[in-house]
Amino acid sequence: MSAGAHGTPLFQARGLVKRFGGLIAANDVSIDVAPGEVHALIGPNGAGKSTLVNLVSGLLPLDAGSIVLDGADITRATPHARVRAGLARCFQVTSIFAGDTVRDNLLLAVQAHAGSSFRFFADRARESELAERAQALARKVGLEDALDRVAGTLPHGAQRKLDVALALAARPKLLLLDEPMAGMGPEDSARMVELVRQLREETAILLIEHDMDAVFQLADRISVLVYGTVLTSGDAEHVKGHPKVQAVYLGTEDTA
Ligand SMILES: Nc1ncnc2c1ncn2[C@@H]1O[C@H](COP(=O)(O)OP(=O)(O)OP(=O)(O)O)[C@@H](O)[C@H]1O
Repeated sequence: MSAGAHGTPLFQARGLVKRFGGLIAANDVSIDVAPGEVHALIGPNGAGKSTLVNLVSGLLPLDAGSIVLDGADITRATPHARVRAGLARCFQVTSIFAGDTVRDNLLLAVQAHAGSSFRFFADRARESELAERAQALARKVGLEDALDRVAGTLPHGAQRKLDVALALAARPKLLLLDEPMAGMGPEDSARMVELVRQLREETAILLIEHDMDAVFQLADRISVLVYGTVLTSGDAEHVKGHPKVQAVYLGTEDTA
């Protein structure tokens, strides 16, 4: 599959540059995601993946470059404005209120994103609609049996799923998944792979992930970042077979 096989990009980052003093953490990085595509970003430690995630989600200001989502220029938009424009990010469970139940976490999230669409509903109708949305999100990520559990007492894998559900509450066009498998055992990882596979039906995904098996299973396209530069982009076969990738990255990983 060629890079252009997915048609017009939904998300387009062009020529992103970020310097920290004399260090260039993002050096003219261009990356796009087509509708329905899972585009994975991999690279060795210090390659600039976190920097890129922070540039895309608006937590770090750019030195140069542009970012367009679904035709809207969000280059200078605040993180909140980016979420409103359709870009949601998973924050590695830091967005979870650990002392609240799964249900209350989800209710808060759907409420926050309900916006003006509920203006004309009576209070009770609004409440039941929100409760239904919260329940639907729990179902989507496989947490329907945990709705009344206190979020902080859930196992790690379930907390990651809740984190994904909280991001989905924003009904994103592009979901930024920052190491969703981090700290997971093989069973939880396999479940997360399944979940991400289902999610692609409703949102495009930019996936940053260290777990190579997961990346190779999920990604339509993989971009390899090295020293703040995209070394190459292509499907799993292309990336696995690229001599420079093997030298700088895959050679140190178990890719069997
Ligand atoms: N706030 C900062 N100030 C100065 N240097 C930084 C800052 N953030 C990142 N860097 C540097 O920028 C480079 C890219 O770091 P970044 O964390 O983006 O890489 P990464 O690919 O996410 O690494 P890892 O896989 O280890 O998380 C590194 O050399 C890092 O030391």
